[in-house]
Amino acid sequence: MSPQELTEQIFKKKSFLCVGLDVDIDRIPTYLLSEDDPIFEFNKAIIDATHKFCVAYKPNIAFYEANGVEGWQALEKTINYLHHEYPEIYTIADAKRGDIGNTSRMYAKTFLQDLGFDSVTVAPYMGKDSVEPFLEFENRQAILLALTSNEGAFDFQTQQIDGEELYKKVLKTSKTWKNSERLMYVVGATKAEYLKEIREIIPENFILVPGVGAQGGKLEDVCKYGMTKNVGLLVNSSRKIIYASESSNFAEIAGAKAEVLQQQMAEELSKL
Ligand SMILES: O=C(O)c1cc(=O)[nH]c(=O)n1[C@@H]1O[C@H](COP(=O)(O)O)[C@@H](O)[C@H]1O
Repeated sequence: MSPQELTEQIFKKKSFLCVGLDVDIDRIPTYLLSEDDPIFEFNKAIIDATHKFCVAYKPNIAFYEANGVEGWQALEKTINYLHHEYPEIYTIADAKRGDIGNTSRMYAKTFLQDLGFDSVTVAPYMGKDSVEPFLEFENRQAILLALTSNEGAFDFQTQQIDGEELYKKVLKTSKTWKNSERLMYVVGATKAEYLKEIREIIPENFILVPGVGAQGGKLEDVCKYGMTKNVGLLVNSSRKIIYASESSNFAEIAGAKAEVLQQQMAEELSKL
């Protein structure tokens, strides 16, 4: 999907919500464990209940890999389900990959070609040749970690090098890479106030903002500092939506939680 098509979906659904599918087998309702594929059944129910209120889903690959072959199969079934039932939905493989070019090419093939995700999260640490293989696919994007939501972001990302913070160098340098128009960026909601300066460097690109909800980030602050006239934001929430209830009505409650966020987003969009 192109960023333009994603923007159209955002205005149509009055939502820039991304629901994170961080499915921990120990946290899903126990009655699902008797199903052949509990993780997929959980995802299917969550997707059916929340798709009206969001424009994107982000399975975090760690939660699938942790279940071996069965986890990987659940991931494949989930992305296929989204492609067939809700083709208008934007999909993000949250894999945080990046390696020497020859290896990155394999990661890019897996997520963007074989599984057919619209995008994949990528770490910038190994530089240009580790990221460019993810930018070779038309209508696919790489989402580069810029300033992450966790405490450890202050270890390196905000440290100054030659008078400039490392995350700003990442933003500026990445703009010089081949097919850089296919880049999106991650900025944590817990660091929303940084978005003001970040927008001066990347005025147009989409920014994926995780950390609203369980990590304490505020939607209003994210919009205040990060929203552009074309919105340019995807705000992710995972645990606060998918684990809002542990009983048999989990999907219904997840839908209600997603709707609350969607309503807040509709209000922010009405200010544009
Ligand atoms: O790339 C990410 O999505 C990501 C970057 C970041 O800086 N912080 C962050 O929390 N994430 C991911 O976003 C999701 C946040 O989940 P919740 O805190 O449950 O909403 C998890 O899948 C994290 O791995």
